This record gives sequence, C-alpha cells and structure tokens, in this order.
Amino acid sequence: MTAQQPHDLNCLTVAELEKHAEQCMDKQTRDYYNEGADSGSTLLENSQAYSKYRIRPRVLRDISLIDTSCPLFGARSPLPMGVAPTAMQCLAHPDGEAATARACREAGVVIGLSSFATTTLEDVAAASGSNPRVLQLYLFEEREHSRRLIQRAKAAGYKAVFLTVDTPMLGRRNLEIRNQFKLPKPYKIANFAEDSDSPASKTVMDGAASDTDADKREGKKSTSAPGVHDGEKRTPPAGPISFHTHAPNPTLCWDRDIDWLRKECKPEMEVWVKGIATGEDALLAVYHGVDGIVVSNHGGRQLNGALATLDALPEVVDAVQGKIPVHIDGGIRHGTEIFKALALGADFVWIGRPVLWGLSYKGQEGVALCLRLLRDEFTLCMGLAGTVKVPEISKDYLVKVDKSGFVSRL
Ligand SMILES: Cc1cc2nc3c(=O)[nH]c(=O)nc-3n(C[C@H](O)[C@H](O)[C@H](O)COP(=O)(O)O)c2cc1C
Repeated sequence: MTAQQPHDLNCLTVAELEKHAEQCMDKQTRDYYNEGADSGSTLLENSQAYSKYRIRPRVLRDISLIDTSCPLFGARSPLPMGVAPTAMQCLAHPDGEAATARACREAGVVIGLSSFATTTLEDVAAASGSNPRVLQLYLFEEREHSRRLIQRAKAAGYKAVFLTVDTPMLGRRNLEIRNQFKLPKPYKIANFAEDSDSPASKTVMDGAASDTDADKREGKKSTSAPGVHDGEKRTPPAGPISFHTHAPNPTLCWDRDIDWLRKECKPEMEVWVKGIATGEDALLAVYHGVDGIVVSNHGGRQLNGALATLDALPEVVDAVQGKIPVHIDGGIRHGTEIFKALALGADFVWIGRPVLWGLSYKGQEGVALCLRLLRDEFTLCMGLAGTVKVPEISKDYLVKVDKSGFVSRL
C-alpha cells in the first residue's frame, strides 16, 4: 500500500463506502451485516461515543517523518489496525475472505478470520502468505470440533486464537429473524464442511442446519439440536455444526475453559479473549494468563443496552496496568477515531463492517480502499495533532465534551 495511490473520486470516506455498499448488497445481506441486536442502540452508541472526545493538537513539531507502526504478536504491524473477524464474507462478494486476505497482505494488515467463514482457514492462510492472521474461535461444548480447528490453525501458521466470550447466548437480531436468513448456495461454512457429521451444504441461517433436498429424497434427517439443561444435567448440542446451535456456549467459564484453551494452543498460538467490557473481567483475563484482550461488544450484535466499547476502554486499561495488550473494536469509521481510541489507552483497533462494505463495493480492491482510507486519515491525524510515533499518542491529546458542551482535560 503506497501513499501515492490515486484517490477513488467516488469514494473518499468510509461513510461513502457504506453508501456504495448499500447499492451492491441484496436486502438480506445488508440487513445481516448492518443490524445490531434489538433496537440497535449499542450499535449506534459505539460510533457516537467517539464524538464525546475532541483532539488537542500540538504544533511546531517536526512531523515530516511519521511512523504509524506498532508491536503485534512479537513483530511489527505497519498500522495499529487490523481487520476484525466477520462471518460469511462470500455474501459480500464471491471472492469472500480470500479477497480480504489478499488486500490485507498487500497492506501488511493483520486479518481476523471468523470460525464461521465461507472460506477455509487453509485457503485464507494461502492467500495471506507471510502476512499475520488470527483465528476467531467459538469454543464448542463438543471439544473435539474445536480441538481439530485449533490444530488446523496451528498447522496453517495462525498467530493467535481470539476466543469470543460475549456469546454465551445469541443476541436477538430481528431483521435476521424476519428475513429468515439463509446462506445461499453454493456458499458453505467452510471450516466445518469436511466434518463428517456437519455437511455444510445443509447450512442455513448463520450456519443452522436443515435437511437438503438430496437428504430428503434419501429419507435422511440431520437436524442440529441446541444444548439443553434439564435442571440436573446438561446435554450438549447434537448434529451438524451450526451457528445457532453450536456457537453460543452457555457453559463457558474462566477456570475450566481458558486453561484448556491455553494448553491446546500454546506455544504456537497466543490466546486472546474478544468481548471484554469491564475492569473486573479484564483482571480475570490477566489472572488466567491470556495474552491479550479485545474490548468488544460484537459490534452491538449481542447485548443491546451494553455500554459503548470506547466508554468501556478506560476501566479496562486501568485494570490491566499494561500487563497485556488491550485492543478495541466497534464503531470505528474514521482515522481520527483510531487516534482517539489509542489516546484512551488502546494498543490497537479492529475494523468490522467497513471492511465488509469495501468487499461488497469492489472485492479485494474495495477492501484495499477501505484500509487505505483509514490509514491515510490516521496518518494525517497523527501529523496534524503533532505526533510522529504511535506511543506518543496519549490522553494529553484529548479533551472530553460533556452533554452541555463543557470541555474538560482528561
Ligand atoms: C456481519 C458480522 C459478522 C460477524 N461475525 C463475527 C464472528 O463470526 N465472530 C466474532 O467474534 N465476531 C463477529 N462479528 C463482530 C466483529 O468481529 C467485531 O467485533 C465488530 O464488527 C466490530 O464492530 P464494527 O463492525 O462497528 O467495526 C461480526 C460482525 C458483523 C458485522
């Protein structure tokens, strides 16, 4: 990615990218990608939280050489920004996650791959080359499925697993329900397509299983069933792996599961938790030896009414005291917002929907455009604020604006 690349005159901001993407996606996909849980207030507040802060720029500093790089997984990332894991990218564009991976590779930006991707983790690794990648993990009650996925990720050179911890139950996404969302053929929940008991051709509704026409003709039935607790004991989910039955795991807990995951992943892969929103849980994450935290509320798709991630960030940063890295995602749509998140103590940010919008606008080229816009805005912001290195970005560069418009130093 070079600074000299010409502008796309039709698309100079992520907001414009969103508008273009609206035209490119069918209603089902648009609703699935863009909605939040319930009324969508947390989705909205994730973005609005950034407008509570303004930048305090410093001047007359030589900013002729700006270094936007930062440490990541024991190496350096050219930007403090990565692509967040989002499921089923082939809905946005037939090239799906492979196109995203190629754009990330070109930009040197880390890619987060969803367990429920429409491209296998091996194909994404091949498209990534030596570019870093992480696997987002839903830890299933039936451990063998997760163990196999972890082994495959290790073999394919993934740097870390990001255990999603904000989905013990699934948030209620009303448009998805009303549209009776189906993953259209020929797309598959690719990582589980080879699982003997989880033919992904049976995938509908975020991967929920239904019987195919072929199965019906052959009189076979293979419906997934969610786990249940009868008050005395719990029966885990059964049948083919599906998003609705297997991804939400209400049994997950710190003591048993984080230890298990660390044993499975180490030393080849780091173990991170994605979906922390409080100082208390951040302290537990440190105590249980995780390698890093992503402050996240799943882009407002889980607990609606939960606090915006930027509002959660300071208490998490305070609790962690620099012992492990703290990343953030949710609502970031402009380079100045990356700057604000870093100023409030985040080490790194992850971008979700804007990448999907880029992918649906122009495939790989659209993802590259999205990353370039954010990179250019962030670099400009660093320079105009008077900073030349990422570690210089601190609270000193922000003020907070309260409801009455009163501005105060942090
Ligand atoms: C369509 C869509 C699918 C997602 N799929 C996953 C997923 O499979 N696993 C996961 O941990 N997070 C998933 N997320 C959440 C993202 O990783 C990230 O937390 C969120 O999108 C960040 O917010 P933003 O979209 O406002 O940038 C998904 C988000 C969207 C919008």
